[in-house]
Amino acid sequence: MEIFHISAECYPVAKVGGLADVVGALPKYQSNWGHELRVVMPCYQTKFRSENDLECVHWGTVKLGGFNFPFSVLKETTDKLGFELYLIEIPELFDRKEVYGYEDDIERFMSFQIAVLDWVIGRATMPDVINCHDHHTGLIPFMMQHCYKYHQLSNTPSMITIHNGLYQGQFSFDKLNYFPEFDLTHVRLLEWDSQINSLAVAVKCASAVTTVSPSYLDEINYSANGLESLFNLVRYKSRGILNGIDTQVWDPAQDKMLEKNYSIQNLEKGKQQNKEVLCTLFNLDPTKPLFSFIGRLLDEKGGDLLPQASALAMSENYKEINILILGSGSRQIENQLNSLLSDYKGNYNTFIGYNEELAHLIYAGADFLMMPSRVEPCGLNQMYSLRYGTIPIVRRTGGLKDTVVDFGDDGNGICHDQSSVGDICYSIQRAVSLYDNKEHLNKIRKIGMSTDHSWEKASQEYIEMYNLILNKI
Ligand SMILES: Nc1ncnc2c1ncn2[C@@H]1O[C@H](COP(=O)(O)OP(=O)(O)O[C@H]2O[C@H](CO)[C@@H](O)[C@H](O)[C@H]2O)[C@@H](O)[C@H]1O
Repeated sequence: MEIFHISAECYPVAKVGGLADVVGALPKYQSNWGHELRVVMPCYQTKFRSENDLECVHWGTVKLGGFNFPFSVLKETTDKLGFELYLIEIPELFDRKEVYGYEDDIERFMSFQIAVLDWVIGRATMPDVINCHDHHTGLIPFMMQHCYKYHQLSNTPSMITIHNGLYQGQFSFDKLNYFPEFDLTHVRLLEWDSQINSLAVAVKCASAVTTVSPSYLDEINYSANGLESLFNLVRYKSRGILNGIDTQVWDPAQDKMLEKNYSIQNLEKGKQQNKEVLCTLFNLDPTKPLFSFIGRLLDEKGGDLLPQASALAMSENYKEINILILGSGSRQIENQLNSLLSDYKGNYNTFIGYNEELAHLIYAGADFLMMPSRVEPCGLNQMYSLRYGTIPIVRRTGGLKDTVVDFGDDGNGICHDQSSVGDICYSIQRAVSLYDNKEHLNKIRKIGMSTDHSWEKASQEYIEMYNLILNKI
């Protein structure tokens, strides 16, 4: 089967968050099953772009309303990522450092989607399946079916995978002329709440909808930033498939970003050595339990609760715990977190920004990883921390509910029900007691380390879904 994944991010090419991890790993595992995998994404101004050999396989011009943007399709020549990688280069719109956050993001991603389809229809054969990811690629299923110039793709099945339904890519009908010509009787497919809503369009038009965990699929039926009723309507073609992790990239025994590699056999010593390096770097006390957070500092991740929860936990356990926060996002949360630095010197620190290497070192060196998310479609951090013997402390929601079970129920982590300062602090208290009982602590660490979260099984579930929409089942 020839499968195309269309995405705004893919690790190691360009990463903002978990979307990149999934699109960098899932196709690799799918190609192990004998399928032909292509990943298509925009060509940003990244280190990957400048350090790799790319060959131009196609060029053309995207017509977007009254604008014309020349584009080329660049193929990575070695296929070293385990799949064919194609970068859509539209210099005027994507030759920039950041992936998102520009005023013309609508024009950028609309042009990207048009360029992808312009190129695909010029190839000798059509793909068997097109798997779109999140709202940046959500207009593709509509354009394949209804834009005259893509008629060769009108019978090709498409699937939308929702990594985060909070972001929907809405824009005004003033930009309707950006679409290549289509039969206007279908215009209602574009509309949700009086706007063009890219995610809603994909959900309506794709042959199948997947979410990145089964629990998240249940949740979006009653909480999906305005799309609840739509998700109810399409339940018949939806499935929740729990993300896996790339066990080659995330392997404490081989991870080059660690100070000391380790496995389940020498986990205590291995973790301690990484912890010591981390504590030296951040002026923390390696003899005390280390609690961390890695991620975007936003309300959806419970980031707004971290300053108060950290302050309370630090004062309740004066000099008995360490907290280290790695992340960026809301300026207000960043400032609040930094304002605690002087009060808890020696036991508390932050790194405001994005740092892949540091994230790996934290997964290895921390004792507990906090994820007080209000919304978590799947969450990868808890699976990385389990693999590195770090105990996740999670709020029971979405994929966190599907992957972490409280140690009180013979599970692999610590769970709480509310995204609240009280629940976080209570969990920290339980973790401190657990830390004092090394035998119990190591038992739980080992449960986490021996669980298989690889993409092996989930990549098959995606193939099953493709077969379903190809009517092969
Ligand atoms: N400051 C920083 N420095 C270094 N690394 C950082 C970092 N901030 C985040 N990361 C890394 O980014 C990734 C975050 O992945 P998540 O899945 O937890 O969340 P995200 O919300 O981005 O993804 C969305 O998509 C994924 C994939 O489907 C879902 O799991 C998730 O629930 C959904 O919200 C991890 O690899 C983490 O280590």
